[in-house]
Amino acid sequence: MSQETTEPRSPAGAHGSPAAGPAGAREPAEAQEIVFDRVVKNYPGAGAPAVDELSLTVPAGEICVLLGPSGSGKTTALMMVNRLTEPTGGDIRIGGRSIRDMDRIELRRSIGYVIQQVGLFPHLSIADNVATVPKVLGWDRGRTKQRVAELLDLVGLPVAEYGRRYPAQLSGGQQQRVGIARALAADPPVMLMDEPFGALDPITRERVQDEFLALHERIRKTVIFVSHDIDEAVKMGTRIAVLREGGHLAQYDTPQALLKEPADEFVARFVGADRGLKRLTLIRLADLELSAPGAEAQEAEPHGARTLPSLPGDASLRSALSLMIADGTGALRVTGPDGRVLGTVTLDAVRKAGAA
Ligand SMILES: Nc1ncnc2c1ncn2[C@@H]1O[C@H](COP(=O)(O)OP(=O)(O)OP(=O)(O)O)[C@@H](O)[C@H]1O
Repeated sequence: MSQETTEPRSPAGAHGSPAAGPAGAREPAEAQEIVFDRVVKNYPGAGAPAVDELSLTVPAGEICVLLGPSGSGKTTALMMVNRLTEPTGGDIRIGGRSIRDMDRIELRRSIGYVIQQVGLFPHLSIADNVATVPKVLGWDRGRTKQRVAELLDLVGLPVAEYGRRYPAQLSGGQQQRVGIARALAADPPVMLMDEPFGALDPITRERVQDEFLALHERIRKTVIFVSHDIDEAVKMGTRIAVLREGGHLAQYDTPQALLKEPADEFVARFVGADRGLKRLTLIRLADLELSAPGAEAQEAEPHGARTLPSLPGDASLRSALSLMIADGTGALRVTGPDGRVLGTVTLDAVRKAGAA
């Protein structure tokens, strides 16, 4: 491996994040489009490029997941956006401006950066960790305090309860949420996340993923998210860029399109033989046309001896299929938020929706 020194993968806090205007948190920064334009990275001494002619556009406010096997150039592609490593060819533009024309410090202040090894400062309280960037930016105490409280609230760790604790006094998932709060401190329009939830146990991971998606609904940053896990990519991404060895883009599509029509054998193998099932996770029961309560149940349960199982409308078709198999029924009832039965769904309807 070559000896090029890339800067350490320090979290956003160490470099700072952005330039919220004088109004600070009250006027969230607009998300910005990110364009990779035939981007190349050759590490000195390496036989082949780590990233080769990568071109893709991440629309403002979307979450693009870079997905691929180990060594396919995901982290390299990500670190070129905030110039932790410099591209050898091509260009990256954020909001229409080439990153080459931006001062590196200014650039990093406009980008939140979250990594797997959260990188909280162990000797600083949670509040002080989140305040790192505002302090670097010279915000006054009142504004910093208000922003820290706002952000810790946003990630579900109220400052009154958690602000004075130290990182070691938080669970892994809570620490990761602090890492996200810190990356958001100065309201950057762009977030880079490198396997941010990779170190969490599966249950915590799922919860933090859900929390981040809910947060993203509110803050609408443009996010580039590195993962090697197809399930995570399908869940988190509005678009997925599948990279193969050598940093070649194999496919760039929505999760639905990727699962329905993998571009080639490599992508098909990578997304897995159960891609049909994975697609079912993307469709909610409420998205289907439901039969009137009772009508299909009759057909599915000729003896009418049992009540059909039920699921809420926001459950996925995969959960529905799983429940029908476990329960041995050919249909289930779909309930609304108030628990009222909205209608029924049959196995056949699930099958048809999955094949559509
Ligand atoms: N600083 C470096 N110097 C030389 N080669 C490097 C350097 N960093 C990465 N590489 C090489 O570039 C290629 C892409 O590495 P990169 O870390 O971007 O891949 P990745 O897809 O993120 O992998 P992983 O999923 O294992 O983190 C690999 O072959 C790697 O060995």
